[in-house]
Amino acid sequence: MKIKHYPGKAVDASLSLEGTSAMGALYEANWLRAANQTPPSTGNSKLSRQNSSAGSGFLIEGISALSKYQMTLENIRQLEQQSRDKHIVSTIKELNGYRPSALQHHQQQQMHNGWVAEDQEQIDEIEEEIESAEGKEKLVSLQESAAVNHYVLDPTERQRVPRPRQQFSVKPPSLRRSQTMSQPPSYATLRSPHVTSNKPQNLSNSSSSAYSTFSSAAEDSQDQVVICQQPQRLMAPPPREPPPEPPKRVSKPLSRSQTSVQRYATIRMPNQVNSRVARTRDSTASLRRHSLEQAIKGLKLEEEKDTHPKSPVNEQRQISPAASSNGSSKDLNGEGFCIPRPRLIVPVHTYARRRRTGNLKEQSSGGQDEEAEKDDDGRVEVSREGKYLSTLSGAKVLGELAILYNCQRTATITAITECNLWAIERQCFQTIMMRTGLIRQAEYSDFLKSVPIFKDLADDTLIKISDVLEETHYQRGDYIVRQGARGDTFFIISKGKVRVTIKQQDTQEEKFIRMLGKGDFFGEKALQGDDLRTANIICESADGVSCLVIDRETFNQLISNLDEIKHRYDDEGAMERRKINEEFRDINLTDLRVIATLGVGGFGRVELVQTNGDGSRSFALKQMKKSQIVETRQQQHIMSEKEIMGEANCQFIVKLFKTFKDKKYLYMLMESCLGGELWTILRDKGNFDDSTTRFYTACVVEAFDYLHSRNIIYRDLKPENLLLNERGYVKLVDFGFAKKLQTGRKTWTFCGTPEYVAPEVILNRGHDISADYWSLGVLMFELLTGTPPFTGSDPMRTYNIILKGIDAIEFPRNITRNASNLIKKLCRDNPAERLGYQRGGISEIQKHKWFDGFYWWGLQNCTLEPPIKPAVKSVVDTTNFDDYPPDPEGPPPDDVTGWDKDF
Ligand SMILES: Nc1ncnc2c1ncn2[C@@H]1O[C@H](COP(=O)(O)OP(=O)(O)OP(=O)(O)O)[C@@H](O)[C@H]1O
Ligand SMILES: Nc1nc2c(ncn2[C@@H]2O[C@@H]3COP(=O)(O)O[C@H]3[C@H]2O)c(=O)[nH]1
Ligand SMILES: Nc1nc2c(ncn2[C@@H]2O[C@@H]3COP(=O)(O)O[C@H]3[C@H]2O)c(=O)[nH]1
Repeated sequence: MKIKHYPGKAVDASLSLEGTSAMGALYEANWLRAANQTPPSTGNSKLSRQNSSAGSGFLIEGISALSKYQMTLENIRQLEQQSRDKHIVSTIKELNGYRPSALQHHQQQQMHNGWVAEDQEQIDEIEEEIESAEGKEKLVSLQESAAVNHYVLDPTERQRVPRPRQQFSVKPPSLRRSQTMSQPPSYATLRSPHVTSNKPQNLSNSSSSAYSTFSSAAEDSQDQVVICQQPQRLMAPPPREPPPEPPKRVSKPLSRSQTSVQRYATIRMPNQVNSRVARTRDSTASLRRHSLEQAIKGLKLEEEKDTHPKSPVNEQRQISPAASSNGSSKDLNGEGFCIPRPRLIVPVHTYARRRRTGNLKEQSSGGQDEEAEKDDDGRVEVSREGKYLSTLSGAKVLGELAILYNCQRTATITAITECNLWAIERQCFQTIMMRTGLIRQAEYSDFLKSVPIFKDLADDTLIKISDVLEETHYQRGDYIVRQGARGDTFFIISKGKVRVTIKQQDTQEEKFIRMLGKGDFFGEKALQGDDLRTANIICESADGVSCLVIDRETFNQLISNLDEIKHRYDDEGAMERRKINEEFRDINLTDLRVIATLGVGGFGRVELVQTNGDGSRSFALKQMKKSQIVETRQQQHIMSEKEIMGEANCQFIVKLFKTFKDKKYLYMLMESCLGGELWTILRDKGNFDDSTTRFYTACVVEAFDYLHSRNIIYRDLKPENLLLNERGYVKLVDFGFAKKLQTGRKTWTFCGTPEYVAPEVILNRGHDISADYWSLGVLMFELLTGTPPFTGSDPMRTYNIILKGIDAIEFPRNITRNASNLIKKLCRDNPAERLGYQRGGISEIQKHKWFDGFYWWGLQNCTLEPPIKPAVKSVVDTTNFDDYPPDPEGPPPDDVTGWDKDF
């Protein structure tokens, strides 16, 4: 531990290379050794070759190799946030040897507001764009530029950019007017990032531009001679290779005050105007770079060197008397030398100010001591690239970032008054961090093992969790979590009690839900859903509450799949749903008997089945060919369909009870709706009257209300996907394109049925739940007239008609004024103007004049009499369905690749 005295001059927050201190002497020795070392003949072959043929070439490569160790904290954070791929994040973290938790970021953000704010804005911007056209390209180019920068990148990254899927036919074309498709129109294709990313030439273009952008950045970093900011690197063994420059040129390193290798040498005198000194390189720079390169190569942790026996020669080489006298110095053997391990470990932020001043007196010159004492409040200014960030005074810690994250200094610190700083050397700091970290880890792991939800987790998982835990404390009455706020963290209570309350709709009152205590958790819902907290968590204990906090990334990787986490605080609906699914736990595929075919979907048939031994019920079994799902790249959609249908508990949505799989197929066991498709009835009747249409539209409004309140977009509304149950109530089926969105986010996948897609989908502008309101208007029109408003002879013509807008459509006379008014309000070109998407939400649709007098309550309770009662004689009556010939293609090939393991 050293105390340094900065009488109003620039303070580089790193250790200095002053020749006077023990450490400085060691660094000097290192330089000297680096300069005078004769290369062993069996050095690193690659480097020595480059070295001998072109010294500067070696240096450039050396520095560029260095750059991977010298990512700035901002780089790490940006990549972390921009990338939704955990693999990249963890690789970057591993690369830097440190795993900052999200919470730490939050805390740092709060600490260094000004500093992070700019980055955060940029990150937010990029995040928003990430799914957009440019966003995707930006992501790719970022990642590609990162690849040039020696970051380890996920090789699958490029594939993650969505590509257009194959069109798949649904039913015999003669029967269908509209088919579900997921292929963009060809002119939309030209504008679509999906397609761009699919084209090899475009990809290579973008990568080449990314490369050139990066190349210049890489050159920049070579210009930045950063060596003197990371002197700790010099603690490693000296180079085995010859230095690129003749040794005589650097017989002695310049002291810090002499050297011209200063990156941000802002010179400040107390109460004087700054004068900035230009960055220059001196002749020692290249040597230092070389030495640093060697040092990094040789960074075999000092433990290794500890085992080397002391030799008298080594003893002689030790330059610093101070270092040798403290008895903790390392040996300097032929392999290199090490810094002394500090014996005194004092956390930098816990000193008493008086004592510090006292210590300083012993070391600094007498004249300045008095001044130092006078100016009790030493102050430093933090700046970045010449921009003022903040002023620090009092017992503040600075310079920890570069040490923690193994990166370049992230800011320049300038003393603006006379300052006394206590410096702690990297290795010492890291030792402290490591020791406290290990103790902490053991404590946390023990605690986690005692928590019931974690009891079955493997030890290494518990250790991983312990590594990233942060402990936080709250006082009585504190809102630890506030309902409606954005949330990014998961909590486990380690001490005390909290109260859970939920604010009731339309009142300010908070309803008490439950108390949670030690070992309980909370905060999982925002992480599983759309970021928003669903309840308040208030500190209840008089002596406060302590929580262990886990960031989103760790939660997703290690915890989110625990059943207990998923369902501990289920709302009533979800609990009911789970109970229903529970009934089917013991049913196997072999227990099912096929009665008849109900329909044919894109991936196979839907069969009416019964379980052996129970003739009182029937089910619909959707059977999907795995090979075809893979061919059309619908894996993700199928998983999403399973998840959404399996959890939905709404009487206007077909229930999925259980899923099965074998080598060839995936299966979904659903409730059967024997009233047939609404499309079949419409085909037979031609069109519906106003009130019939109102009833079916209202059923869809209810289904959308359920889905949209959970931020789920449906995206495939059409009469074919509306099934009638035996009573005549309509249910939504086929959730192949349904998707859970994050609040305020859009999605860009081109999918739907041509006649029903909204303009923003065609134009690839990004869409959200408002696209469902567009399709609701189309459905109303089709039910009232028998034909959708936007109908062309082929999808391309249909899209053209859609883009001309609803006002270009002639409404037949049988559409009432109110109905046409509602259709027009739903089919607005601008998604934000659509009814249902505005402030009042979907209730605006329910309140529209066309629904005047409609008995919504009766619909919700299923007491309202449906307009058409289908004839269903028994649970196996399939007369309301068309006949389907056997599948001419025969069974598909096996697929045992395992992509469907979670199905
Ligand atoms: N639960 C059910 N009860 C009765 N019939 C059903 C049920 N589920 C599906 N069907 C019938 O099977 C047809 C195809 O089902 P579904 O639409 O789910 O398959 P898909 O492969 O997703 O079809 P698409 O290619 O149209 O998206 C439906 O249109 C309907 O006629
Ligand atoms: N980057 C940055 N660093 C700051 C800020 N305020 C204080 N610092 C400190 O400045 C130090 C400069 O060196 P480090 O990057 O090691 O660690 C940095 C922080 O400890 C700020 O707003 N931004
Ligand atoms: N919504 C809800 N949350 C609860 C309940 N009981 C405890 N909680 C917790 O309260 C937390 C509030 O924040 P989250 O929504 O992230 O996660 C929530 C749950 O972990 C409950 O009955 N309902």
